[in-house]
Amino acid sequence: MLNTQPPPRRARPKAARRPADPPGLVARRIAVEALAAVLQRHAPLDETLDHLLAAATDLPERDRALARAVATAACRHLGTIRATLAARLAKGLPRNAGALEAILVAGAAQILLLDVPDHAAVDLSVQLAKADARAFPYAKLVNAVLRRVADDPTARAMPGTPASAADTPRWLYERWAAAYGATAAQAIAAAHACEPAVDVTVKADASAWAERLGGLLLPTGSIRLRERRPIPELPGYAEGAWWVQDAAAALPVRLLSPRPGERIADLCAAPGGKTAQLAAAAARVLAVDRSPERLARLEANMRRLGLTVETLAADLLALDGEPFDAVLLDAPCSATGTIRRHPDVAWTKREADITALATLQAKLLDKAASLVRPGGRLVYCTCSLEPEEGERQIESFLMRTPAFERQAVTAAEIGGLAEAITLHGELRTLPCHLPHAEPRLAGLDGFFAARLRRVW
Ligand SMILES: C[S@@+](CC[C@H](N)C(=O)[O-])C[C@H]1O[C@@H](n2cnc3c(N)ncnc32)[C@H](O)[C@@H]1O
Repeated sequence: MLNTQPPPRRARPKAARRPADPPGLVARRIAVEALAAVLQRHAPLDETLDHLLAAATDLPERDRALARAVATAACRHLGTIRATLAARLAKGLPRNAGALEAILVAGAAQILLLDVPDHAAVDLSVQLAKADARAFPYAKLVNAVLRRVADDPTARAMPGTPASAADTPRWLYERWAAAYGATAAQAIAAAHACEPAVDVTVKADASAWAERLGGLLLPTGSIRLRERRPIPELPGYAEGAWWVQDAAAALPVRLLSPRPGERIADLCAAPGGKTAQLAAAAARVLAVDRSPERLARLEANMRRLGLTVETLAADLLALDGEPFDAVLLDAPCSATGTIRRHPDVAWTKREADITALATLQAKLLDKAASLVRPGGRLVYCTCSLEPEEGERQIESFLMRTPAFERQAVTAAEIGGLAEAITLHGELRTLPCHLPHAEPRLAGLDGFFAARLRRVW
């Protein structure tokens, strides 16, 4: 156990006077800044990293990858890393210590989870503490705590204990246990322990592309890539034959079953994974999104894929006009179903966010329903594991909107994944579904989708 009393304040941080940063420091600094944003401001990790890395124009690709790897591993195993550090901090973490927690967590993540030399992880963490005015008094503490982590074989036993709930905030874990049972909650937490392989959706010829990409053709029709190569280098990317999309995220459009020539509105469309599926099925698509920046990404994606859609930057709540044959509402949500791919979500979301999002989703759903023609279809979906954003949303919608009825999903439509169909015939995928002997190749994002029909 180490004492966390700050030593007396001394001179200004030394790092500011260095003529040049030592190798690897900038990558660690970016990882720590991104992690501090997650821990202190609940900022999304990927966006923060994108922003920081865009500013570091001359940073080599290897260091960019390292910054991402450190911050992501730290978020994925934050609960366990915090416990490991707490066991070595006699008085807990000092308050008002700037980026100290992020520095310690990033340092421990490097030692415990990544293939970097311990001395580099420790020394560079100490330098980052010295460069942070508030963490500066604790530089010696950083050195001592991280050395203890590095030298202690029991701390090193941490990785490889995937079935742990320790890396899930308690409130989330309890919610999943209440919704899906204790065994499923444990399996969901275990599925989050491993970074999953990338899935792609193809325009056509899934089995030929699976072979060309050396991927696994999933029963749902998506391809799971075995290789870890930069996406733009893979065959078919430049020619627009496929796009990256989690296998579960590809299911809502399969449920909508778009037909050639149908007028379909994709109401929360960007960055366009589902829009591309609709357009590839030759539907006439209106892609709506409130965010012009995200819609610009959607347009760029459609250009690469050679797909044509109409786009509209607008708040869906203000939308009006001729009703559509079919409507897809992929509503903004807490995204707790995507923790495998975005482990920061577990730490940036609060229970109050779920309540606020559920209120917004109900309004969006009412509006989406008003845009469906009689006899038309509506698919509502979210990438959340929280029933308020899924099952309960549809339950209350149907009670207040008798013009709609559920159209049950069948296992045959989703590659025989019968365990992903609820008693009401809705889709509910869990991260522990679709098991595979190799953990990287197992699992799905947690998605909810309901298919509704407007009866009159
Ligand atoms: C879950 S994401 C959509 C992902 C997208 N469907 C896909 O498959 O790539 C939700 C989107 O809803 C948009 N959004 C949120 N509120 C909205 C509103 N009131 N009107 C229109 N778009 C909205 C967000 O900008 C965000 O792009």
